[in-house]
Amino acid sequence: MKLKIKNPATGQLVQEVPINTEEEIQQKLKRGHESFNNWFKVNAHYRSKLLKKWSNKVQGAKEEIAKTITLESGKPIQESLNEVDYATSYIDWYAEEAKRIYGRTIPANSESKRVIVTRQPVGLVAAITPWNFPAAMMTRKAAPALAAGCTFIIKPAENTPLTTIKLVQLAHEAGIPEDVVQYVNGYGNEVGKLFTASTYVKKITFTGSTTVGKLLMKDSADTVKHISLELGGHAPLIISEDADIDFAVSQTIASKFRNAGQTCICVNRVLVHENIVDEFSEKLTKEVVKLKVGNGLEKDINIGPIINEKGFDKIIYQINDAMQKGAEVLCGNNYNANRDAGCFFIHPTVLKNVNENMAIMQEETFGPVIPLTTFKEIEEAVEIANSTPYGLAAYFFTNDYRTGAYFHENLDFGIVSWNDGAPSAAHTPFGGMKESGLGREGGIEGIESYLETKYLSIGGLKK
Ligand SMILES: NC(=O)c1ccc[n+]([C@@H]2O[C@H](COP(=O)([O-])OP(=O)(O)OC[C@H]3O[C@@H](n4cnc5c(N)ncnc54)[C@H](O)[C@@H]3O)[C@@H](O)[C@H]2O)c1
Ligand SMILES: O=C[C@H](O)CS(=O)(=O)O
Repeated sequence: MKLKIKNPATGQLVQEVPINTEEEIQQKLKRGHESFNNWFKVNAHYRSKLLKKWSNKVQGAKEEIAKTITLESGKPIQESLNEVDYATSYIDWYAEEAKRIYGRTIPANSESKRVIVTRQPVGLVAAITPWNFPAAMMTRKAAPALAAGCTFIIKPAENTPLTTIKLVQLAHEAGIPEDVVQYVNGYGNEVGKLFTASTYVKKITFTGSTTVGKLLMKDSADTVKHISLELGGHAPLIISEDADIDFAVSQTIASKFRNAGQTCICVNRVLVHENIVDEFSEKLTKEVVKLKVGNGLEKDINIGPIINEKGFDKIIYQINDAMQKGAEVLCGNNYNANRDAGCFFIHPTVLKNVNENMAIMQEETFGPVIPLTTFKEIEEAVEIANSTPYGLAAYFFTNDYRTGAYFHENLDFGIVSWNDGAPSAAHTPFGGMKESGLGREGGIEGIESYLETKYLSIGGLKK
């Protein structure tokens, strides 16, 4: 059996990839477990050096990797080039953090005792990643795992395995042992069961939909595995009456239309103060219609294809549902669908007069659609923003520090972005609250979940 990797912009076959058998996967899990005993004894400074070599190898293949990302995911080539840099920024960050895994001593309650706290890697980590950032979602997990001294095995998304395969190959070329970082290919529900059932696997790290995250969390309970979940989002963006409207327009577009709106932290709901909604929607629409839709391999394309038919149908449903319930289309709502070839393009769409009864305000869109709704008081805006099960990213635009402080303290989201449409970076603790996930990736927090804490109590010392 093989996976057929197709270009979502053209439907053309890019490459076929063998699906691993259960026996092959079990063998890899065993090897990943057994190699842990040697890898975690490698000193942190040497692990750091190997990670830096890996980063340099990836940067050396930047153009090739970026083209692979675009061919299998559809995202515009410039975004793919940016993703390679984003991916290596995690390797670079954790190459340094490898050398800063500190323990501590604790004053004992007796002269004859000493207490020492140490940290050690959890063991073999199994990762499952999504299609939309095939490079960065892999390194955001592999880099801290390897830096901590864990061994690592990953199953990439069925439609975008090629980038991960290349990154693992480059890790081996950099000198990271083959059994220390491995990949398998297959269908999520099948491989996921093998990962969660295996006693070799000490931690599951998953990035993807909330639905799948809940399944993995349940199945990991049987062997009490460590688990990190980076799940779905439904980001609100609040524009206060005092906001710089032109700046807010530019930042809304920067967040919303990245990867054709197919990122977990894309703005999904825009809440505009009622006194400025007409000016904001007019200026926003004027800029949105300038965005070019097409094959991401072509230069100057801003919006690539929707990844698959399921994603396309969900977006179109949300637009139609909103229109039937009274939304006004300011631009877009036209699309090209070739169901036989599996190619789907949606032109960037702006909807006005949106209300809470519409599906687009309740469910993650994962597409190039901006629904505009209004508010009068900031308390009302926060109530709307917090009203879904998601808590990943929230954005707000204001130049009033009291309003900003209120939003920061009252928005229930792991990432709260003030006058900034692009908050993601390797040095930040990325992650969600509520049903958007567990744990953080990036920053000093991102390596914690790959470490156990142990303390040594020494007694019987001479007084
Ligand atoms: N929070 C984040 O950092 C983040 C980042 C990217 C994407 N996402 C979320 O991911 C979703 C889109 O990505 P997607 O379509 O690839 O998500 P998905 O959950 O459908 O698939 C993600 C991965 O899970 C695997 N999978 C599918 N069913 C599985 C199962 N039953 N058991 C185990 N694994 C299974 C898939 O093969 C794939 O590798 C969106 O909801 C988006 O918000 C979140
Ligand atoms: O889609 C989810 C990614 O985590 C978004 S980002 O690249 O980290 O901003």
